[in-house]
Amino acid sequence: MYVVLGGGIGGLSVVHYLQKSSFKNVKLIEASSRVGGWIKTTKTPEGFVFEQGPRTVRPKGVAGENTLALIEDLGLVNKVMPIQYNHPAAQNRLIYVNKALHTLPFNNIRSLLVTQTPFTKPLICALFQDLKTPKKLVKDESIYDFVERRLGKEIAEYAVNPLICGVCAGDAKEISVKFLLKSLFEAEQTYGSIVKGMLMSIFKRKPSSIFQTKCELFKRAEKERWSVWSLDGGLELLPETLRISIKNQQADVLLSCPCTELVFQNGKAVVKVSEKIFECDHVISSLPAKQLALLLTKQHPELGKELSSIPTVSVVVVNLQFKGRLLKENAFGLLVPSSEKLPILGIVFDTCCFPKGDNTVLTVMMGGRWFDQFFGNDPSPDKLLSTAVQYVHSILHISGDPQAHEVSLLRNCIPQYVLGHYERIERIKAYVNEHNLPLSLVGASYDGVGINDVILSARTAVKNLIKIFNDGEVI
Ligand SMILES: Cc1cc2nc3c(=O)[nH]c(=O)nc-3n(C[C@H](O)[C@H](O)[C@H](O)COP(=O)(O)OP(=O)(O)OC[C@H]3O[C@@H](n4cnc5c(N)ncnc54)[C@H](O)[C@@H]3O)c2cc1C
Ligand SMILES: C=CC1=C(C)c2cc3[nH]c(cc4nc(cc5[nH]c(cc1n2)c(C)c5CCC(=O)O)C(CCC(=O)O)=C4C)c(C)c3C=C
Repeated sequence: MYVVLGGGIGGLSVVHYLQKSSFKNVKLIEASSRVGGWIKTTKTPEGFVFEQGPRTVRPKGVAGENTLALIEDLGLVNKVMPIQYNHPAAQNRLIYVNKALHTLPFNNIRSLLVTQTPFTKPLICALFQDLKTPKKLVKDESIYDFVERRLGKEIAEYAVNPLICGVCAGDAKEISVKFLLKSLFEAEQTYGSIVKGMLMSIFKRKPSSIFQTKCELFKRAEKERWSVWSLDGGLELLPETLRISIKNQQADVLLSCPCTELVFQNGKAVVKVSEKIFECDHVISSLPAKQLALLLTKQHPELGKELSSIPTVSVVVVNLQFKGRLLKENAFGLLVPSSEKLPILGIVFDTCCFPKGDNTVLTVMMGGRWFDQFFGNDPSPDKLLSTAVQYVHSILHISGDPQAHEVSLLRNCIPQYVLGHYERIERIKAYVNEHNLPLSLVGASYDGVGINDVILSARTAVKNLIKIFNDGEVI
């Protein structure tokens, strides 16, 4: 028997891939009363979709193709809502600097040649700086330092700093370039410059599809030039459909059952869940690393210490619906560089991507790496709501109260891949191997925070299990 810990998208995908490769005796253990983890959608009584966690998925690369293949497997193709590259939401990235909104100049070649505020030089100057800057051999560096050194302070401050807020709600001065922008890091280490590395990559063979034949939906995404996609009714449809699918194939799904201890003995794993104890051949954990650490630290303190050292940050998500079409800018949303020292990280313009009649739906995201500084220990929902509404008024000039709102405090929701993350993950994997622990690690804490990364990590873990047990069908 296999036990999968955690019913977020990682754990659900593991069960799906186990079943696909003919492992049928699977138990999924989830602490809360629902599946989906951070993927959570609510609907207002008037039918407005409020995403409390992720809202879009990228169709790019091997990981993007893998997720689209899963969507096909689950029969969700008709629910996919793509946003194409030429849509304003894909073209326009706004940042809020010096009390004004600015469009980031990365959407066409012409924009490289002109000076656009808040930048004081055309972007092309940054590319020349990169070509002139000598290569520096480093093991790792913060994304901010790397970009400042090679492309200049303005790109680090106005492009990379907000980008990191919009992917991990973190501080670019702490996040590892080797992990989050691996291709740019390797471009310098191998070719001496980002520009040269990018040019070389045009001639390099792209990684081929992991499928024998390309998935149809991926082919459509390429042909129609999708930038991102979502699901009609909200992204929670994905974990919910997975839950139904795995249950139909006889997986034992235990909800409201937090695992409290994990012990390894005689090549087996003993999983404690409330009063019950399950012995199994292998455990696949999709829990956040800190949660897993709590379960095994008594027996494996060294592993527990490494796992609990992966930092996380908390994000406040405030969904708002206003009557009327109130947005002047047509864009995915706006991001706020941390140098602005505001409690908000950014605002997503939901109804710009997916219009909803004569209404405006926005999502304000706040806190992240700066949560404690701005909100302290236990902020009240009223304070969080009024802060969000205040910035919607001052930045977007939308006055009046929202007709509907939802405030969610997502504690420790996003892991931070800080300097040294790569080496820490290597140490964790080595420990598991050297001690022959029947344990696989899946989920956002390790090899990528995006939904695509998490689903691919699930598939990879199952593929590796097939190798270990020399059993099951190849997926
Ligand atoms: C605000 C926000 C916006 C995001 N936006 C995007 C986006 O636009 N696009 C994108 O691709 N990604 C986005 N992400 C990232 C993505 O949503 C997550 O990385 C992904 O959902 C993580 O999935 P997971 O299965 O690894 O973990 P989780 O979702 O954390 O699932 C882990 C599960 O384990 C359970 N659990 C914990 N402890 C125990 C225990 N002791 N016993 C049993 N169960 C336990 C939890 O209840 C949870 O259900 C966003 C994330 C956040 C927070
Ligand atoms: C423009 C506004 C955005 C805000 C505000 C924002 C907040 C936010 N995002 C995450 C986590 C992720 N976002 C991801 C993708 C993504 N985010 C935005 C914009 C905002 N995010 C866009 C346009 C996209 C699409 C991808 C892109 O074009 O860059 C992802 C997935 C990344 C991947 O590798 O696929 C994650 C993860 C958090 C935690 C957050 C909170 C402030």
